[in-house]
Amino acid sequence: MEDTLPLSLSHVNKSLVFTNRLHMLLHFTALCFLVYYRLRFFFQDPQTQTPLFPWLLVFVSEIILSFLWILDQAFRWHPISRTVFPDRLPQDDKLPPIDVFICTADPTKEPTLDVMNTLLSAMALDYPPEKLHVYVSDDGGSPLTLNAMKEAWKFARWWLPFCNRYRIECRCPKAYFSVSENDGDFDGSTEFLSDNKMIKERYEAFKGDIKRVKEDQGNSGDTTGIMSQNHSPIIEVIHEISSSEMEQVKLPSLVYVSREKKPSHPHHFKAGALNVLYRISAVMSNAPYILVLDCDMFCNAPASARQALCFHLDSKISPSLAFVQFPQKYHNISKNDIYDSEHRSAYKVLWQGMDGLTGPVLSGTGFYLKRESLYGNYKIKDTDLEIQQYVGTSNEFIKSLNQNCTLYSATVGHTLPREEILHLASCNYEIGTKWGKEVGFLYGTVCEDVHTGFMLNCNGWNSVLYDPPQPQFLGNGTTNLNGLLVQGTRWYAGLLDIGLSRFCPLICGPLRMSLLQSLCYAQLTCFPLYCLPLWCLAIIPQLCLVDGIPLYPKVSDPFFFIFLFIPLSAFTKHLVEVLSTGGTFRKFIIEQRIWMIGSITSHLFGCLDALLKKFGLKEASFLPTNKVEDDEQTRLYQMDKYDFRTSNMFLVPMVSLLIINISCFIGGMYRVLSVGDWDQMFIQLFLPAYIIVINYPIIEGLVIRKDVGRIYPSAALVVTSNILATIITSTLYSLLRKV
Ligand SMILES: O=c1ccn([C@@H]2O[C@H](COP(=O)(O)OP(=O)(O)O[C@H]3O[C@H](CO)[C@@H](O)[C@H](O)[C@H]3O)[C@@H](O)[C@H]2O)c(=O)[nH]1
Ligand SMILES: [Mn+2]
Repeated sequence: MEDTLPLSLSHVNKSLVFTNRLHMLLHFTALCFLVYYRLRFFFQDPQTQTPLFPWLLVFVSEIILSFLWILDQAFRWHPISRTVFPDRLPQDDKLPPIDVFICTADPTKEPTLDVMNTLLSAMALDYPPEKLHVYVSDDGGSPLTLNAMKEAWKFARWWLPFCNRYRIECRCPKAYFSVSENDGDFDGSTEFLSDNKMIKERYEAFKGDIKRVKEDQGNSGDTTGIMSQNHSPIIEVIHEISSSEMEQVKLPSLVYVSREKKPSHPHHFKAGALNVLYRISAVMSNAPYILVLDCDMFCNAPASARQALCFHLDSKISPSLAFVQFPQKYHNISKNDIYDSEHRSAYKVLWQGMDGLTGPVLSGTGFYLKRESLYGNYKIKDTDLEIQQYVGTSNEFIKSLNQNCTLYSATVGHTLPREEILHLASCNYEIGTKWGKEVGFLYGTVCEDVHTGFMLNCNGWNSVLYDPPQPQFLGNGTTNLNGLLVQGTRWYAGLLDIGLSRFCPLICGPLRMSLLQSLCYAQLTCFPLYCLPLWCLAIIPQLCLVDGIPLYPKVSDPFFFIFLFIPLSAFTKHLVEVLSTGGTFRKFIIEQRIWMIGSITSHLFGCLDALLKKFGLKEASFLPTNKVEDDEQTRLYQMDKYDFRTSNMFLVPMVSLLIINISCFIGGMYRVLSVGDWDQMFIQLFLPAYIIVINYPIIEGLVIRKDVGRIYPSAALVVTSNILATIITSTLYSLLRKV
């Protein structure tokens, strides 16, 4: 029976595929006409009025936008969705072990209680506990995390049986207790009510314990910041504390790992942390599958392990399957989500599109990875020396490579020499090996996830996206402007890093994977380049409007239709996608705005960071996002009010460009009214008007709002924005007619 029934099915939405392709055809045809129109300029009578310089800038911007649009179409070529049948999985005793990796880096930005909640939710996955091994990497090297884990372990002894007995769906205690009414089959039964009360009290006590641990730490003068950059490896298996209070409960094993840190030694951020867990877990439990979680992404439902195995154990899919990715979803998203923190497009459109090709990109968290897939091609190494140069000198680790470990793997805590484990977590272990280059998570960019996923694809591995009706993982979305732009700058720097490296998807992609799949990766790594056309189109047509230089066809010109059709077609497609993925018209406007704000700020700074790094002028940095809840920030976000408390570095470009657009619009309107060439200047009038309307909240924040989140018109901001606007306008204005 099990042999005949599939564990999973994939579905193609034929009408979506058809409309997508039809849209591509129409839009592409229009783009060809646009290029023809622009090129015709060069063969025109040299006496024509329009100067070359602005024309060329606008044309180049249009070319870049068209190029990015073409890359974007690969995602829309063949989107699919999937269903799984976990009931058809083998019996529990035949299921493979799973290792869970959780990364945390900084207890001040990543509240310990939240990390423990993630940990507890992972321990409580619906999976045989003896087959689950949870490893926590603490880059903060903080005793607070270690001690909190010991408390979490004690609480888990109550929490896990409670979840199992009452078949609790949400097994993250914090999320469970934050919902006042718990809907379950047992709701109302007196037994459940008393147990629920008991577990709630225990959770409160657990919270108190963590608070106490934190205070103790504070009193003992712990200097986490300095410590975290310089310490020897700390590895501890959290042991069973024998207690007569309750019957022996089977719990997944729990291991604390804080790798060695030296200030002089590059530690490669999250990728480095994951690689240490990779090695430690290989010699301890060596499960064939690994679930990777960020510390802020808890398991919202316990079913993900079995769902993922529906792909990993499917003999048709599994030989080339590297990982099953669940979409990132967030628990703190408001109705209108004014920052597009949920990244709707990525997780509801793009990933589905890649899933229909070779598979979604690795997204950092919420994925079940096949351990073997990140070992590179160690199998073709013949001699011991070759293997040692590949994966390092640990004999135990090398043994683990060959161990055909699918069932009853070694249990944590077996008699492994401690030296060996510490060696695997030391700074020197990777020196002279292929870790980070061919083995494990790859180094060289702060977007280790995209890079690693891309190389897996290059090496012939596939991936699968599974987006179940009930979100299996929920993270902490960045719901403030500063966080969003800082995170964006990091991502775009990391993505462009990959684009500028020898792994550029456009060059090494098509040789090693399908063309469409490499276009998808190219789109991701070229995404930061949006800053170029957006900066240009926010300035040049506007200045030309004031100066009376036409850059677009007249309303009466047949080509006007092309320039009308292209934005209309792009906006309509975007709007339809927003509406069909559960969004509203308002969400569409918000996404347009965030795209503009992001492009002129974080994309730009990301590109600059990547370039500076390329020329060795700057080192990569990975500032973890702040996960501490800020009530004021949350209040503003929930009220759909932007929180503009961010650095001037981000505010100045936004404000300067708005100043340029508003003044050019007014000046241009005045000129058009007096000269009467409105049909010639129609598009150039429309553009600043659109930019102003979409970005109205910035104007509101600057001149109307009085609350804390407004743009505080400090002298520095006002002066710098005006100076920047003046420099841009005067320099470009003088160049407009010269060339
Ligand atoms: O030196 C470091 C830095 C970060 N982290 C951990 O990495 C995770 C992700 O960091 P976060 O600050 O939450 O960054 P985000 O921008 O939210 O992360 C997204 O982007 C990252 C790539 O930039 C991916 O690694 C993540 O999975 C993805 O969720 C967290 O658990 C951190 O504790 C480390 O372990 N060591
Ligand atoms: Mn995060």
